[in-house]
Amino acid sequence: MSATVEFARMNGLGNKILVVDMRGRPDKVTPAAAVALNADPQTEFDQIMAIHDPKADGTDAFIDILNSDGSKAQACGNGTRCVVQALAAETGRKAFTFQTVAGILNAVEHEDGTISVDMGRPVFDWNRIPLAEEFHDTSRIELQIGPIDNPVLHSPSAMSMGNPHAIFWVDRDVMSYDLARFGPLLENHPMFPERANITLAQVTSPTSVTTRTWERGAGLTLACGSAACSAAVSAARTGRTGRKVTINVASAKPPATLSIEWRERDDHVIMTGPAEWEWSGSLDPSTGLWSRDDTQEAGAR
Ligand SMILES: N[C@H](CCC[C@H](N)C(=O)O)C(=O)O
Repeated sequence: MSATVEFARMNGLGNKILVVDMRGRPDKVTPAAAVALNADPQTEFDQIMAIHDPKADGTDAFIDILNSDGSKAQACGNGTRCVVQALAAETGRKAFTFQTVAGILNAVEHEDGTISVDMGRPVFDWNRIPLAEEFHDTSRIELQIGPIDNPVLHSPSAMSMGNPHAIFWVDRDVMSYDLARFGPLLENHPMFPERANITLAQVTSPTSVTTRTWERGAGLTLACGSAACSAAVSAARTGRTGRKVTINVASAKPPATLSIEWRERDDHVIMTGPAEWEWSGSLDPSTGLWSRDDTQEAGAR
């Protein structure tokens, strides 16, 4: 077995993704390789999407998702669009079915190059998000940060989109909050036994919402697809918008949007947006040593 595999550096609205081709091999991208790749400015990433051979009938691939701290994620919306674009370019096919630890995902590339991913049904049960305390209504849980009588952030919606999310609704610009300071405290709050992705969301029109996310295991990112899905669901669930919204991902440069529909007929959340290839190379999935295809320059180590 060769020591190296092909990978592509891609992004989904600025969310930094490495798509790694692990097909035909029994091994996995190791947490040590993830940490080493993230430590290099040229390969630093938010998620690795490792494409493995399918494990279940009717699926095209099993996708293993790693955060930049080496931890596993169950879902990654922006990364899934990147995988679709990579496999569509390779095979000419337009529709794919993937398996992740969180279940089955269907995705399709449209004529205009945008990609829709069926992210499945949101989960609201407190013990399946999971939360540490029982809440009958997770659309607004008791949790706050800042002074007790004047909290900076409070009463988030909690849910799982395959991975755990907390959505804090705010009424001023999401960029005006010190998310780099509050993010880690909330990600690791005892309320979230498996930690959580933390999103600030502001309704900007009856059909649009702006979000900014601190990701579990990755920190401040330019965009987070599953958080955008969670914000859309939370907005509809709390009567702030209808079930179809545009999410402006505040940190994306240039500013960018995702279309999210929480479908009435089956409760599934459909996310539509772009993916972008940047460059390709090969890497050693056990150490993270890499080289770039076009120049064959060795990585920093
Ligand atoms: N960037 C991803 C989400 C990563 C989630 C991950 N940080 C976790 O759940 O641990 C997205 O586009 O959906």
